[in-house]
Amino acid sequence: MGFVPMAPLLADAKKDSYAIGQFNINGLQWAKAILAGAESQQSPVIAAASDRLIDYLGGFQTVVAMMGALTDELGITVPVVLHLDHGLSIERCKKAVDAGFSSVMFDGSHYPINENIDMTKEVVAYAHAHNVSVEGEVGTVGGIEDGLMAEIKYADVEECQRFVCETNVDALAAALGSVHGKYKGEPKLGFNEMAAISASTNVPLVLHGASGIPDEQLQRAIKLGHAKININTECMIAWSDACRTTFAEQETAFEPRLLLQEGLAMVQATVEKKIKQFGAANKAAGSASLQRR
Ligand SMILES: O=C(O)C[C@@H](O)[C@H](O)C(=O)COP(=O)(O)O
Ligand SMILES: [Zn+2]
Repeated sequence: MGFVPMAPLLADAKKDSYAIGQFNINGLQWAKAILAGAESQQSPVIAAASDRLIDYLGGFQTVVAMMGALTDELGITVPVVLHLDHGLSIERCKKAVDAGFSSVMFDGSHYPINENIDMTKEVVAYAHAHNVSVEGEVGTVGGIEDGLMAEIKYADVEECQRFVCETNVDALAAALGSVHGKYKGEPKLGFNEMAAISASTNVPLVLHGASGIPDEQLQRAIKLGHAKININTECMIAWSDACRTTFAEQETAFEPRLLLQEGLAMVQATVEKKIKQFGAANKAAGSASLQRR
């Protein structure tokens, strides 16, 4: 079974005020847990490989082959988007498109806005020619990425409007106070800026760094146009907590399947919980007929 482009799914979600979860792939068994969780909730799902982990996961083609085979072997019926998360360069986004990803994020947020626009435009032209969706980012999400501390730089409303208009992206990650990884204090999202950006750009918004954000803030963000919400840290914490317990309780065990199964069950449980929280449960039916790549 093929993957579906992200854009039509996000348009449905924005129109009906729910959000589709993006869950990051951390290996084959992890991918199984994501797909099983989405299927059990009958929800569309965005399975994402973060560019910083592509080599660790075996390369672009391995990720495509693994995810394609899993969706077939597991009999997955819900729409699956295979998404490159935080694409590091134009060339790597093109490699992902050529390998068979159905959506890519070009993360140009660390460049001056004009360079971000020019580079994102090039990715959009290439991706759209292959029926692949594109997410872009303005402003920087805080937190640790591969050991580098990224400071929070709020997205500017006018820059976002220019960015969407000139790049023709399908989705916009406008950094408004969220942080990758664990929050040190109470998250404070910029809801006034969010409302202005949503109204002026009129594209589905993407919330990065969503792990640990209180439900009330997530629901406000969905109402203000967030149709894609990224979760990785909450799955990793649930997995690692369960694995630590297993390792402590099964001191003589040495088989990976036994030692990791509780952790993987917690990944699936977290995926299912977030899907319900985002309002995406049972939303697959209407979109299953979407054209697959
Ligand atoms: O870990 C990665 O490389 C991917 C994440 O940055 C993902 O895009 C994301 O935003 C997850 O946020 P978190 O779960 O709040 O850390
Ligand atoms: Zn992110």
